[in-house]
Parts: sequence; C-alpha cells; structure tokens
Amino acid sequence: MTDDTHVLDRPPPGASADWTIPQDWAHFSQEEHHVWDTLFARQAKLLPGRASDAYLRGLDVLKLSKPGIPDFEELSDRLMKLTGWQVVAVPGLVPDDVFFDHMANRRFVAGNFIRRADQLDYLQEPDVFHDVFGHVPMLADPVFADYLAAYGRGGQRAQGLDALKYLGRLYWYTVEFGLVAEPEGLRLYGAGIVSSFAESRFALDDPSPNRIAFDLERVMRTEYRIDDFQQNYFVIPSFEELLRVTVETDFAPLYAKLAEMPDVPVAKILPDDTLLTRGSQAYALEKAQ
Ligand SMILES: C[C@H](O)[C@H](O)[C@H]1CNc2nc(N)[nH]c(=O)c2N1
Ligand SMILES: N[C@@H](Cc1ccccc1)C(=O)O
Ligand SMILES: [Fe+2]
Repeated sequence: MTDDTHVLDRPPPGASADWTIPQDWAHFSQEEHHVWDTLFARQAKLLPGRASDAYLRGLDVLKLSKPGIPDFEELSDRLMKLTGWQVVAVPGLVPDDVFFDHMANRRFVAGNFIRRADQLDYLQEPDVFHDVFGHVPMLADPVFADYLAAYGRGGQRAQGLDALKYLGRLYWYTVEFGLVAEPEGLRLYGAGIVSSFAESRFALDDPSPNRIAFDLERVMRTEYRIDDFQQNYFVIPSFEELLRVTVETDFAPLYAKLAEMPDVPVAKILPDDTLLTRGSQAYALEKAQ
C-alpha cells in the first residue's frame, strides 16, 4: 500500500467549483479504450447467474454507439430518460460534501482515468471502470436510483449530526459490497464486487466470508476493510425492503443510539445475526500469517 490516495481540499486546476471536469472523451488513447473493452468482456461473461437481475438489466445502458470507455454525454442522455441520473467526470476522490451534493442531485461522479493494462485486477482508487461498470447499471433501476439519491441527502444530514462513520458503513455494505437474495439464490449488486473479477466469485462461492441477513443497526456498527476481499457480506431481501428501512426511517435517533454502542470488528458474529453462511475466514486467516 502506498499513501498516495488522498482527497484534496480544493478543486485542482482545470476543475469547476463543483469539482467536475470535462470528460473529453477524445483524450483517451486506443490502449485505454482497450483496457475498458477487456475488462467489460471479462465481467460481462462472468456475471450472468451471479449479478442481480436489476444489475444485469441495467448493463444494457452501457452498450453505446461506440466501443471503449463510455462517452458520458451519451450515457447521461440514456440514464436521464430512465431514472433522471447523469454521470459527471471528476479528477479522483472528491470531498464528502461534494460527493453527497452531486448524489442528492442525481449526478454520479466518475473518475476520469482508467487503470493500466498491467493493473486489471487491483486498483486503490476508483477509476472509470469501477465507477461506470460497477455503479451505473444499478442507477438504471428506478428503486435503486431513488435509494442513492436519498443516500446523498442522508449524507448531508449525517455530516451535520457527526454520524458519517455510520452512514458510510451503510454505503459500503450495500452500494459497494451488497448481496441480494433472489428466488434462484444469492446475487451480487455491490459495485465493488461486480467490477472485480476475483471478488465476484469470492463473494458468492468462497467458504471464507460470513453472509449475514441485512440489519440496519448491525451494518452501521460493523467495521470494514478496504485493502482486500470483505470478511462479511450483508444480504438484503429486495431493493424495495432496502428502500423501506432506509429512506422511510429517520436515522437521527439511531445515530444517537449507536454512539453509545461498541463497533463490531470485521469478522465477529453476534448472537442476533441471521447467518446465511458462517464463514470459515480461511482466506483472511491465511493472509494474516
Ligand atoms: C463516505 C464518503 O462519502 C466516500 O468515501 C466518498 C468520498 N469521495 C468520493 N469521491 C469519489 N470520486 N468517489 C467516491 O466513491 C467517493 N466516496
Ligand atoms: N433516512 C435517512 C437518509 C437516508 C436515506 C436513504 C439511504 C441512506 C440514508 C436519514 O434520516 O438520515
Ligand atoms: Fe464505488
């Protein structure tokens, strides 16, 4: 790990006050478009039968008039007609308040760079492949689209309540690493999983991680790791249910309650958990040696 992942405190030269920059689609090289196409083909082949129905339906919005990295103008036009969302380019990680403001206004921010051909499997900062391939298909789903816009407003509110730690965990365990129970079995919808070749198999098939029924308070108490595969995945019964327990709930009393409770370490199982899989944690244990 290097520590060159950082959020600047003001927009870099060339960026607008809201941190957006022109995507300038034409600046990407053939090699960069090829990285997109390679990653896209690999994931598109792997995900049927693994990704959620909502995600797979949404993948069609990425099939644009030209191959390679999606042109955000064309992509936003299509998304706008479906759910009112747009995709805007940013140089990299943006401050939380900027991130939430875009999200509350149905603008999804995407990093305006792509990983190199020798980094197909691992990248520390979210690039356009993660941001667009991972997140945008779910934004074509009306229920999820509403969830994410409400999350943006919730982020602004949580900042005022000094509760971002708790809300950030909800994002992590749903938007980034969520699983959903479908009639045929568990399916992926988290962007961090569906954009990863290795984790899209690990999250469903590996005996190591715990797979735990989603519980809002439990999720908000649970620490997470950003450096390797998750040790816990939380499983929602449906997107309607996720919307019901988040959008229709006032989090302020919950934040106050959580502040009096201990955080839960990554792999710990609690007596009240509904476990779908009790993980062996073999993968994490072996890595820790
Ligand atoms: C919790 C917090 O809002 C989160 O880490 C934000 C910060 N800024 C970001 N900025 C960009 N570009 N992309 C992101 O996913 C995030 N995540
Ligand atoms: N209901 C949350 C806002 C929110 C909605 C949806 C997702 C996340 C957060 C609150 O009261 O702050
Ligand atoms: Fe992401």
